[in-house]
Amino acid sequence: MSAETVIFASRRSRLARAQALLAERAAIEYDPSWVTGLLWLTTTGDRQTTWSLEKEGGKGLFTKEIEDAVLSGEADLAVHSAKDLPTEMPEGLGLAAFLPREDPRDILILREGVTEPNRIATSSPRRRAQLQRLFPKAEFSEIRGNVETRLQKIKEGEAEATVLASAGLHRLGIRPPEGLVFRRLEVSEMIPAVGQAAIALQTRVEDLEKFSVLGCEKTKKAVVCERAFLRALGGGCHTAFAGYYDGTIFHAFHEAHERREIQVPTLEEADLQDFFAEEFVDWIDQSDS
Ligand SMILES: NCc1[nH]cc(CCC(=O)O)c1CC(=O)O
Repeated sequence: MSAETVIFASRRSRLARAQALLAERAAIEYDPSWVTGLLWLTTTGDRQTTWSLEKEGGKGLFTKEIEDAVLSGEADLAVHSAKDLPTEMPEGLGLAAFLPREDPRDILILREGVTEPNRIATSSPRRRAQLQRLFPKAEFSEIRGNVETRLQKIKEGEAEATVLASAGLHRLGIRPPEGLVFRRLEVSEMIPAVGQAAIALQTRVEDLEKFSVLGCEKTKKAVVCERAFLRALGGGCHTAFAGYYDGTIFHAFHEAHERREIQVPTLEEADLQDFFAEEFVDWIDQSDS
């Protein structure tokens, strides 16, 4: 590890998690003094809290500023939520490692007393499409803002429920506030987003090897597999896609085709995309039309 490493993240909570995990490893394998700078900066996606991600959102909304800092040499290592990372990476950057994945499931946040929500606020097409199957009568509205703001909006009755990732709530140390109930959604009810709950460490290609040793292999295999699926299907954040590899079974969801569970025979990065393209050829054909 080089003597001077500057780390950037878009959220303090992610940075804190990365810092803690890296320090744990550093204690065993490295001299922790290698990190000379820990910074966080706000990305366009974090700032434009009133934008509809569906209408105005573009690829890399939560990652671009940080990627630029690494490319320019201002930072050496970027800490991203794997879920926010587009499958296409800017030239010169790569993913060196993933931190151990946290709980990948989503949490349904309900106003106290509500069991079958009829008005659900979520801006995620993936969540909306899957919730529609769980609650056929529900109507949907968009919601933006940071986690606290969203919880407050549900408390105030803007909707009866919303959904947030367990990992994000956990990193922020948020417990159910008074008046709200948290209900964990099992994978059988709500398939997580590609990369959900995993933190990706991104760096310049020439430094990939240097930082690769920091990562969790099991998480890397799962997320590489999920991203190959996303690439094969060509989906962005506007399509209701979900893909989650639990180490044995790949769980997939597509709005036009509902759910599918398959065994993944190979975890070789080079073969995965072909495998998914072949396996899901019907899905691709239909989503093209
Ligand atoms: N930009 C939204 C975003 N990106 C990553 C997470 C969740 C935490 C994670 O998957 O690491 C969230 C919030 C949410 O979906 O509830």
